[in-house]
Amino acid sequence: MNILDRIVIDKRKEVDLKKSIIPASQLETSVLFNRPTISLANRLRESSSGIIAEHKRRSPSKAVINQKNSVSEVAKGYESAGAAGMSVLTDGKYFGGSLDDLLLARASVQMPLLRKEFIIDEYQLLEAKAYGADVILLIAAILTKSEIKALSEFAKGLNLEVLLEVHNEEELRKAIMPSLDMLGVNNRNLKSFEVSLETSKNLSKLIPNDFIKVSESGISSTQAIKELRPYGYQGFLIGENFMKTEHPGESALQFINELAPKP
Ligand SMILES: O=C(O)c1ccccc1NCC(=O)[C@H](O)[C@H](O)COP(=O)(O)O
Repeated sequence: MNILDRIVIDKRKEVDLKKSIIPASQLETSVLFNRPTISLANRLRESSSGIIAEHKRRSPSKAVINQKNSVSEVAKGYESAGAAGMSVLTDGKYFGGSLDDLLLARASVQMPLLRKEFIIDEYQLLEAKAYGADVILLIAAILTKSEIKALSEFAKGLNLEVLLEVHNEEELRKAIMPSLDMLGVNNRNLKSFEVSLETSKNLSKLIPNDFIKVSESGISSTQAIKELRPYGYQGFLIGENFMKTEHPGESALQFINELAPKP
């Protein structure tokens, strides 16, 4: 059993419990439920950096990363650094996040927000909308093809964009469908937790050009981005590299400045 299998077992119990306490109809009464969403895909097309900066307190691979900085401080820092969007981990047990983190980020910034979660049920998409997300993540490793189709179409019906994450060729071949906006390749091996940019490089040629390509995990230098761009990547999801520092927003600013072409 890998880490995703364990997370999904817990997630099913969590979602069932939440559904029994807060009915879906109540989520739809949130003032944020009908807000117009902001397109991350468009921001990535226009962005010179392509950085999607993540709020990440801890993780199964690294234990504690940052328990100090507030979500709103991190979100404001990322926005003023010029990030194209922000990813907010909302899983509590393994990542120390929450839906309140998403809500606080929404209240703090105008940039597109990705709800980074282990989504297995439409109920979590209603939550994403109710708490201010613009984009949701679907992980091919934990969903069947028909689940990816149903969840992505449901998300699109809520005007949420969909980032589909894959780890290998088999997942990619199963997942490609028109209801996705962005395809993310995760560089982290879920068994060993090792990261390798080769995963993004190898899978890039199998991703049709109509999807924005996003490389995820283990990106710790601007050199990595310079290496990935020729493979067609326009989005780069970075968590730990910023969050492990005292001021994640300032680290993101320095990183983005370093990427800018020099006159
Ligand atoms: O980060 C982990 O250890 C992890 C383990 C198991 C499933 C997912 C995991 N991370 C979620 C992510 O996708 C990353 O937080 C995201 O890509 C940013 O990665 P990084 O820049 O390496 O923090």
